[in-house]
Amino acid sequence: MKTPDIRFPEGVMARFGDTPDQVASELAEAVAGFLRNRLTEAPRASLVVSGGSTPLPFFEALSREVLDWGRVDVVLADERWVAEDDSASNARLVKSSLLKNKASKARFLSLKQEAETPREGLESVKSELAELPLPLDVLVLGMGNDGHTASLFPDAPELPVAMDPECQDIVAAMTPPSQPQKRITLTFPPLRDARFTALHLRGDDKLDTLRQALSDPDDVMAMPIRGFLKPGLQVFWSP
Ligand SMILES: O=C(O)[C@H](O)[C@@H](O)[C@H](O)[C@H](O)COP(=O)(O)O
Repeated sequence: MKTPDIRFPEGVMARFGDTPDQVASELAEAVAGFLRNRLTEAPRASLVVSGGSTPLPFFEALSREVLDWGRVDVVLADERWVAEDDSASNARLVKSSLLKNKASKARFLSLKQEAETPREGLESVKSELAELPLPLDVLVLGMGNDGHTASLFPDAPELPVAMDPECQDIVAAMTPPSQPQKRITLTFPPLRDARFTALHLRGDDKLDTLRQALSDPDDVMAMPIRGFLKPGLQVFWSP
């Protein structure tokens, strides 16, 4: 495959694969390797993943990796505020495609709570995440073509608070008009500080969006993904 024409900042590593399955397997191996290593140093490890359509083959491949999953906490980077039986639920996606096979032993910490809205549910989500050690260990982000990542949407009125590098809250309720559901998201600081961060993308449209993000890296509010395009990031892309 011809390597895509895109220039990343110093320290950002890119892996371009021929097929989604090849990239998904490479990402699963990299994530599993980091988790195994982390578990030699700490009693537990955290794995933060994103929803959407891109991660599916990655989740399937990761679910088959051999590691001490009983000591891994799986958390979503964001969630749509819908019941778990709703097809839009990221928890439903993760439970059906990742938390099975070897990974069935992992502990899942849910961002979706009983409250009617994410704002009303924030305190119970914070309680659910209270025992999650920071910094996060592994973070796998996706990206929308508006430059959002997790549920850090450019059109969300709450974005200035959630993207604030000094934000004191680990989670935020988001109400982006562009989205059919209210959202809850991890905020910028815990996502920024993850020990291992991968950006998992598929399709030429996502490369074009990334080029646009790279063209004006400081305007984070216009394209929140810009806050993550820094040394240490590993980009995994396939056509
Ligand atoms: O809940 C979500 O939808 C995700 O967390 C979101 O940030 C996703 O990663 C991007 O929207 C890309 O989604 P696709 O992989 O479907 O393009």
